[in-house]
This record gives sequence, structure tokens and C-alpha cells, in this order.
Amino acid sequence: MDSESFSLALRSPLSTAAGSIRRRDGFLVRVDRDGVIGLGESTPLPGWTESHEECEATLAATQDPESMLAETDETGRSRRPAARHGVELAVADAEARVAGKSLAAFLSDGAIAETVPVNATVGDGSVDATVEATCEAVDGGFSALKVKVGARDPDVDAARLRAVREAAGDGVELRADANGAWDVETATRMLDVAAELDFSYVEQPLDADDVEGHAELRGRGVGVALDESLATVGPARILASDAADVLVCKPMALGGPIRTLDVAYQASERGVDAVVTTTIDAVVARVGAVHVAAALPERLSCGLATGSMLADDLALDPAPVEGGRVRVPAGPGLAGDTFSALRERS
Ligand SMILES: O=C(O)CCC(=O)c1ccccc1C(=O)O
Ligand SMILES: [Mg+2]
Repeated sequence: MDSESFSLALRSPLSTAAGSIRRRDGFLVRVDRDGVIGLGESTPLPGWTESHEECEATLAATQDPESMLAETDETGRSRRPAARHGVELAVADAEARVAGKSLAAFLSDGAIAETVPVNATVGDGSVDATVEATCEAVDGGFSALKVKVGARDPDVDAARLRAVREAAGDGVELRADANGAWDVETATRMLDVAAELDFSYVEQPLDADDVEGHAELRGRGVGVALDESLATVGPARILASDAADVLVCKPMALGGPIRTLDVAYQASERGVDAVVTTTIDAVVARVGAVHVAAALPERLSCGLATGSMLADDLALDPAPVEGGRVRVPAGPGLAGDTFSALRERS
């Protein structure tokens, strides 16, 4: 196994209530299965994963991929999810290639989607900038849109949400993501606004640790989706507390594609939906996430339209977004031969 660092700037920063994301620094991971090279990616994002330093040290200390994948903490989750993601994805890619199957087909025993619907992501911005981004997304063929909220005064955010609904029209599915910015009173008020505007869910209205608070916010006519809480407290407590209508499943934060599918199945058993999204990953992890989404039994629009946020990437995207959907690469593995240059050790 080996890993190689990369550093990618965003085209323009993604503004959220939890700060701006300006660049994504991570590691390309390679494993060798009897001469078949599998590719993975570890792109840590504090708040969802371990730090860059911890990720780097974990990868450097990993001699044997299998034993690193077997290490878990007391809750059955990884304390180094980004490092684990890179290794789990690389092993799965290699095994899928050996089996001659796409990663999605390798991960699933059910039917595989040929395309996956994705949501456009609209960052924090003025009302005008928000409307402009909304129109651009709708013109581009997106039928689902996620708006970042929580960075501004709630009244301004309410105006932004109204303007988005007006600009998008009735046929577009809308979501909002507060990244944990609100207290219970503000969240209650904003959920009522979102419900009135027929948003399907509000993501992470309260702090990640406030599982009970989220449980109490449900049932107001708009869904509660949990993202940071899933990374921080884990799926078991969220599902046991009936704290969410939707789990926002980021393979990078959950420790790998197989872990993510497992979380989605657990959710499904309890009647909770799963949406697969990235942490604005580079192309290897992003395509991995596309395969995870394609392997899910039921599919909502996923947060996978994040490649265009990067100014640069590790390779050409074999699964570009077209008209609000992503075509799932046929394989074998992540994307057939498209990543062959990345498989060679530099
Ligand atoms: O879900 C999406 O539309 C894109 C991904 C996204 O919003 C995101 C990207 C990086 C870090 C955090 C988040 C988030 O969902 O909060
Ligand atoms: Mg989120």
C-alpha cells in the first residue's frame, strides 16, 4: 500500500455557517492485489473526519490494509474515517476489478442504477447571489437544490429561502443546510418557514451533539436531516432516538463505501432515508460515492455535484454531471481504465 499527497483549490470558496471551504488537501491511496492496483482517496475535513495530520500519520503507519480495516472504536466506527475510507475504497476497487464488476455491482447484491440524480449546492450569499445561483442550477437541468443557511440573520435567510422557491418554481425539490448554526428557537422558526415553502428537509439545524433536540424538531411539515451528527455521534444513537428523517451519508466521514452502505441499510430498516454526499472530494472519492449511491435500494437526489467546485482535479471526471444526473461508470472497479495514470506510482 502507498499514499501520495495532493492539494486542490476550490474555484471559489464554499461559504457555510461553519466557515468557508477554500481547498481540499488529501491523499491518493493505492493497494496492490496480486498485481491489480486499487485506488482510494483520503481527503480529511475536520468537523467530519480526523485532521490532515492524523490522516497522514494513520496512512503512513498502515502496513497491512486488512488489519487497518478491522480496527474500530467501541461504537464500531472508525476514529480515522478519512484514512479508513482511502484504504477501504482502494481494496474494494481492486477486488471489483479482479471480479470484473463495477464498484456498484461489487458492493450490492441488488439492482444497480445507471444514473443517479444529484442536487445542486448553493452556498451562503446575498439574496441576489442566491437567486442567481438558483437560476443557474435550474437552467442546468437540476431538479433538486440545496441551499446553505445559518451564516446570516434568520430573517435574511428566510428571505433567501423564499427567493429560491420563487426562482426555482414548484417542480424543484428544495433543501436547506444550516450546518448546526441555530438554537432551538431559531431552528423551530426556520423549519416552519421551510415547511411553508415546501422544502423537503433541513439539514443539521442544531449542534451535532443535540440528538434529542433534533428528535423534537421532527414532525413540523419538513424533514430533519442529520449530517455532522452522523459523523460525530454515529448512526446507532440517531436511529435509536428517532432523531432524523434523512441521514446524510458522506463516505469520507463514515470510513468508506461499505461502511456507508451499511449505515444506509440500517437507516432503511427504520424507515429513514439516506442521501449520499461528498465532502468536496477529489475525483476518486467522488466517483466512489457515485457507486455507493448507485448501489442503494432507494435513491433520493444525492449531494454529488461537487466536482465543479474544484479548480483542478486528479484526473478527468469519468462521471460528470449532465442535466442534474450523474452516469454511473460501467467499471470494472471505479471507472475502467480512466484512472490508469493514477494507478502508476510516481
Ligand atoms: O450535499 C451537497 O450538496 C454537497 C456537499 C456539502 O454540502 C458539503 C461539502 C463539504 C462539507 C460539508 C458539506 C455539508 O453537507 O455540510
Ligand atoms: Mg451538511
